[in-house]
Amino acid sequence: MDKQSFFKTIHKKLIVSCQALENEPLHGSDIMAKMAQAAKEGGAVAIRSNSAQDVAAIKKQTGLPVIGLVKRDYPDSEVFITATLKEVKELLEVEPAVIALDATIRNRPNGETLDDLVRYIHENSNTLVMADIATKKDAEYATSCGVDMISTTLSGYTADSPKLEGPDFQLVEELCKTSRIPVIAEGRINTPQDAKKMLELGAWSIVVGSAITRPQLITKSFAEGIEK
Ligand SMILES: CC(=O)N[C@H](C=O)[C@@H](O)[C@H](O)[C@H](O)COP(=O)(O)O
Repeated sequence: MDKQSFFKTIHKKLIVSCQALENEPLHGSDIMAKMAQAAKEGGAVAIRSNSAQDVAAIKKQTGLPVIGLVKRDYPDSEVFITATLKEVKELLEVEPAVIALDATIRNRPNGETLDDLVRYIHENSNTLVMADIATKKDAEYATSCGVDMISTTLSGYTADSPKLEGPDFQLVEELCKTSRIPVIAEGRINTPQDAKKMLELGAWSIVVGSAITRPQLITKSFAEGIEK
């Protein structure tokens, strides 16, 4: 899918993140493919997913554009979302529409740089790059490295971003006023009202994960809600 078509497809629409890591009850590519199918039937226009295997299974099942990433921990860095060229190459094998990668100003493992990873993806594929950021400074840095879009995925998960219970509306609002590339709102969007508000603030599109695809967390919110 070319860049223009991708941005047209997702504009003001819902992207659903279908991820279950090894320690989560729904782990497995067949389960994630079914979860993605359910998201598609509910109106998702694209899927965000973890690992080359899940990306391939979800593409095959749904035919939707997939934003792929690989979460992997490295001992010498806090960066864990598509941290190095190794993860980029794994993803390119299954040709996702987009690769999402950590685009914070933090140091990557092995001394690798965002600049190099973005260039590698653009020079070797038609895959677009989604920059997962936490702050305005990250967004500026990512944009200067040539990413195609910014997502607020990491706000609340780095030392220099606020630990909010809900979504970071303020960051999205600020970025939408200044960014010259599309801003995707992501992270703790837990209700349709949150999602709508993000679009009103100027987000190009929104990504919702846990509130739709992590039943253990949805159940917890009910279980705790009735105790209050
Ligand atoms: C911080 C981090 O690792 N975020 C991950 C990024 O891919 C996913 O675990 C989230 O589910 C995704 O960003 C969607 O956010 P939420 O599940 O809050 O709607």
